[in-house]
Amino acid sequence: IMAIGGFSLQKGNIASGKTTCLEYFSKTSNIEVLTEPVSKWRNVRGHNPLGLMYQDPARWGITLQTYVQLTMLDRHLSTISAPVRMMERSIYSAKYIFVENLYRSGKMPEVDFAVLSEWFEWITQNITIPVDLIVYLQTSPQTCLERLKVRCREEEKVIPLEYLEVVHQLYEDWLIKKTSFHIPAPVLVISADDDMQKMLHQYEENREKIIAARNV
Ligand SMILES: Nc1ncnc2c1ncn2[C@@H]1O[C@H](COP(=O)(O)OP(=O)(O)O)[C@@H](O)[C@H]1O
Ligand SMILES: Nc1ccn([C@H]2C[C@H](O)[C@@H](COP(=O)(O)O)O2)c(=O)n1
Repeated sequence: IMAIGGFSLQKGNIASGKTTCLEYFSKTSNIEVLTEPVSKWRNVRGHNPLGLMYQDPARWGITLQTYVQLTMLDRHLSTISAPVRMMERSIYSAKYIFVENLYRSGKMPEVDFAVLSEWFEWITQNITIPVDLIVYLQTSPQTCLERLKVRCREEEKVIPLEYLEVVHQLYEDWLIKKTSFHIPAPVLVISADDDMQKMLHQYEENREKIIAARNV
């Protein structure tokens, strides 16, 4: 998300409710919201790298993640149209969660991981990526699985609970235990297992903190 010249980023497991949260803020305040470019990941010049990655991660993981890195960088650098910006996920979570998971689980060859890491390090060392606050929607993997089923994206039908558990643990190690990677901004944690009505209440309670992200 960005607050009057700053940004805040929305983090959370697959189907944790990030898009729903951002839609709520975009309707209720003068905040620019950037959702993930998932439609591009599902269709680049007629190809579907997201679907290919779920079908054969060892072959297509590098393809999807290279494109994710490009599209996230494009989002980070796009011109700001409001005093506050909120953005779903980031170039950081792409690398620290999804690329890391592919590599650690033995589904990404070492050479693919090395090339992606070189790209990531070059980008983060040479380009300023503004971020003032990370909003972490903390859910149980079980909640994500239920919401994933409701959302029913064709490519994601193959995702088992175990995958969501691993992604959850990577987020927890990074943003809660703070034992894995560099954290680019302070972290605001919002428990997100609750029903919609309770979630809207929590968003309201945290609205000022998000909007004033520069002072966190
Ligand atoms: N608090 C909630 N309670 C129940 N369902 C929810 C809640 N928040 C989101 N959902 C539903 O769960 C699914 C995934 O939410 P979404 O916002 O797309 O997640 P994400 O962007 O994190 O992947 C959607 O069908 C959405 O309507
Ligand atoms: N670096 C990334 C980012 C996202 N994905 C996948 C995970 C989901 O299937 C989809 C985005 O879903 P959402 O944020 O809406 O839950 O894209 C990935 O594989 N790698």
